[in-house]
Amino acid sequence: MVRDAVTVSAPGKVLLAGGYLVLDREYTGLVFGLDARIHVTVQELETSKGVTLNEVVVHSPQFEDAVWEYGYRLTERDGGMKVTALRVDADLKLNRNIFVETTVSYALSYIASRTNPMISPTSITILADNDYYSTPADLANGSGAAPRFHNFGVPITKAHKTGLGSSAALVTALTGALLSYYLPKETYDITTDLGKRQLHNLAQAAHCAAQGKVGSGFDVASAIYGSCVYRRFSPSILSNHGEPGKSNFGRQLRDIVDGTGQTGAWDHEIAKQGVKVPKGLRLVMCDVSCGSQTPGMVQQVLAWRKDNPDEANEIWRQLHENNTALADDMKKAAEDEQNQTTDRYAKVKARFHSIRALIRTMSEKSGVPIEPPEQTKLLDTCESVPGVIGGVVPGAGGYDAVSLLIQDDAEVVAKLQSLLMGWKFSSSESGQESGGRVSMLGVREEMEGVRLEKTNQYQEWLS
Ligand SMILES: Nc1ncnc2c1ncn2[C@@H]1O[C@H](COP(=O)(O)OP(=O)(O)O)[C@@H](O)[C@H]1O
Ligand SMILES: C[C@@](O)(CCOP(=O)(O)OP(=O)(O)O)CC(=O)O
Repeated sequence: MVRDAVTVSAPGKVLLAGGYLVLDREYTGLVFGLDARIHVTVQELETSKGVTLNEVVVHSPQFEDAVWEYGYRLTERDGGMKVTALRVDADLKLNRNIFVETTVSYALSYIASRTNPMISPTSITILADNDYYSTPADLANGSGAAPRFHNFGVPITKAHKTGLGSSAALVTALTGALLSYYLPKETYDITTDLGKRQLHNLAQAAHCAAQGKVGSGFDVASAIYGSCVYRRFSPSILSNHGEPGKSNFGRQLRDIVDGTGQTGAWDHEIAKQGVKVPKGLRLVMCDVSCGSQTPGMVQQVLAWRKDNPDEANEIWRQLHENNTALADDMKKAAEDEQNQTTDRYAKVKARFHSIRALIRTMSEKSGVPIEPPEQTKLLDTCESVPGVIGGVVPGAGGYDAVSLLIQDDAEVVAKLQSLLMGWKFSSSESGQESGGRVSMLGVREEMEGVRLEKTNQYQEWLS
């Protein structure tokens, strides 16, 4: 049976408020989807006449050596679909793509547990919008012909990520595309609430397994639902299952995704109505080319909180109050369209300041550079540009990025760009030999999450 090709895309993310707090179900995170997407097309794999191998071939044509080939087989004792990397010889051993491999295995296991479809061989193409990786200067400043999907000319492990959450968007788009390709619409429909819930649960399971840890999942949630206020799921839902090939994995995964097992129903919360960006404003993301090690920072902050619960909980309480109020104040400003006075955004501005002050306290007390002095200097300077409402170090903070809420005005963007162009971190603060630089990405917030796309627009990049 020849199936129609399917393409699904999912957005990147920025956790504007709620870093660290969102790891705890007591608190929420304010997460924005971004208009940089990862697009995944699944289509029939053309095999030689008369030869049918159980094969999935995955291409990521923007990178060198980015072809991953897998064999798959349904395992005994309901172990789900075991996926094996093919042609991984001695030299190519390092060229595994754990996120792709795990997602293919999880998605095919779930598909096999839902119906008994013939899992025919497929060819999969991954395309990432250019802003996921630092691009050469001529692309970034708009000179030169910028192709829709830039060829980065390096292996994916050498590309400089800009921190928009490529793995979560990839896992979500790949899972959504596989489910939509193999399952009949009566069984799975990505456009419905149920379809999104199933995709969310399956993508969270695959992403955690590939990462080797259960994080808060805000990145996968926003890849599916777009901008929202997110309350995490209980980590126990994903802490006790086996892996593909182990007996009962098929049943366990189906129970997890459908919320029917011992761990029960999922308890994450997505509030989409809680998030609005006032008309005439936009978010911008600035990539700081130093980079921080998020896992190390998370461990240190959590260890400090454990050792100092009273002090930490008071900061958490105040931060949460301000994070929630930031979302409310942005929403109120968005709805107060009559108010064109200059103080329309006064409350939003004040919230950014309170949040930053609390993050700095958190940094000092925990000894973790969440908003380090160099980032304070950068944010303060950005905030002094007329038309900039406020800014923060997003997510886990550190030297990775800054996010700004600004007036959506070409003049404001140009002023910021020229300020950032000359910006240089001193090497002593950033820990880098040459000192880091900052660049403004072309992305902005996006309300919509995962979506089906028309495959013909990607034709020239498909294998
Ligand atoms: N365009 C892509 N093609 C293939 N794999 C990708 C792509 N983008 C991301 N990935 C996978 O996701 C991994 C990056 O994930 P991670 O280090 O968690 O970064 P991020 O913070 O961007 O999610 C890559 O090593 C690769 O396995
Ligand atoms: C600390 C956190 O709450 C937020 C981290 O957000 P980032 O956006 O910094 O994450 P990475 O994309 O992994 O670098 C951890 C979590 O919620 O899982």
